[in-house]
Amino acid sequence: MTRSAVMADFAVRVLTQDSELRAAHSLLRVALHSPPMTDSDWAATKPTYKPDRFFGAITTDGVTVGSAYVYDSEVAVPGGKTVPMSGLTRVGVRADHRRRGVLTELMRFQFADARANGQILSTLNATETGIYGRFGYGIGTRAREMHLIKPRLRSGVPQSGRVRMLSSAEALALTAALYERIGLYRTGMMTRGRDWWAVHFDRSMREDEPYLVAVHSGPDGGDDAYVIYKASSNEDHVSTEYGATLHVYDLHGTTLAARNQLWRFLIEMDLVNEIHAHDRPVDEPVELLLENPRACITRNIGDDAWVRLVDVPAALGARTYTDAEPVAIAVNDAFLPENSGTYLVSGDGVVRTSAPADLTLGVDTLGMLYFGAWTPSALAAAGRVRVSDPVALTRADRLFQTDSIPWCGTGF
Ligand SMILES: CC(=O)SCCNC(=O)CCNC(=O)[C@H](O)C(C)(C)COP(=O)(O)OP(=O)(O)OC[C@H]1O[C@@H](n2cnc3c(N)ncnc32)[C@H](O)[C@@H]1OP(=O)(O)O
Repeated sequence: MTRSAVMADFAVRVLTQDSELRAAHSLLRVALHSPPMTDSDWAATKPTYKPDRFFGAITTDGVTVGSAYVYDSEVAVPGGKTVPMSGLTRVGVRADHRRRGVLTELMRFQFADARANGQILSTLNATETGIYGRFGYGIGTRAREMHLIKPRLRSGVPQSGRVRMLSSAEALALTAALYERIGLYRTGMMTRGRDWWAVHFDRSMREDEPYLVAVHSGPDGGDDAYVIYKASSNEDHVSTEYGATLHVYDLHGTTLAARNQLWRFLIEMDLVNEIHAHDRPVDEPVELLLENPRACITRNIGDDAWVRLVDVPAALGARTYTDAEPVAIAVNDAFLPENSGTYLVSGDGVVRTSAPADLTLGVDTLGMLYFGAWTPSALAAAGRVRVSDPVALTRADRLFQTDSIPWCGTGF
């Protein structure tokens, strides 16, 4: 691929020099209103950048005005296949260079990079919901934030296996490998590279308040689930009872039964008033574990991964469809026009067609349909799908139906 895309007074390219990486990282921190970076911050951060994955917009005077980083990953699509995906993150444009097309060029560059790497999907977590639709992203998975307030475990919940807490050194050595071994057990989940773990786990493990990690091993003795959490003590004692809040950052397991054992571990912990979990599947049945199910409060169901089909025919062809009569779907993609066209989708797969379209939608809306988070009917009722044949809309609901609610569950 081209390693630079020249615009009026800046060019986007892969960052390679230490000084460039540092400048882009500093810019990002300021863009996100974090405190300025110190030398020790940079020393800790620099190794978390994988070579060639940090892109910058540099002016002709050599000033860094934009940044974007990508995680090379794989994502589970409906039907069970895993496909190459690019996870876009650390997007920032210097405040004095905004609304001049810097992000637009970073986007062009990262899509070209993804295509060159065979990454047929791109996903991201958005700081604001108004930014990414124009670049072809839609809300492709959703997540639930829940608070458990004084939860009590139901007596009939089965118990199996054993939970053990890891030391920090064990957690650093074992957790990433365990995530990999557990695998992508739900549509929308993604693999995590070394660079992801470096930023989102390893650094915190070396700081003053490291994560706590507990692992479940099944009846056969093999590790099959883990939870990463922290406890914050309640400083504001109104009562004489001590009670901490547990913050759950990551909880995965090969089976629901194994994951439930970790919920049991958390719920039964002494001196805990509340458990807050920030990014969980919307249908995770934690309430079923409780004698007082109303103690599990959904604080928010919000956007999890924003999804963009970078290569529409390849991405449509990678997932499966429920058996139904074909539907001709016209896709408009203004940003990557080679994707625009009409696709005949059926239980047998997807082909381009010259037949008239039954449904017409933007590629951002296709990103909302792709993992099954939303139905074509719901999107049509919201004005996101133009319907030429109402019967085809019902068929499309069936075609795109998935057997589980998608969830990414990896923040980045
Ligand atoms: C995946 C992640 O990393 S999320 C992190 C995103 N980063 C941030 O939120 C940090 C703070 N914000 C920023 O750094 C910048 O404002 C950015 C990155 C959001 C936008 O960068 P810019 O270079 O200003 O964007 P650019 O000039 O290419 O704008 C392209 C279009 O998007 C629109 N746009 C840009 N930002 C926003 C926004 N926050 N809300 C709504 N529309 C926006 C522009 O108006 C423009 O529209 P137009 O094509 O109709 O004229």
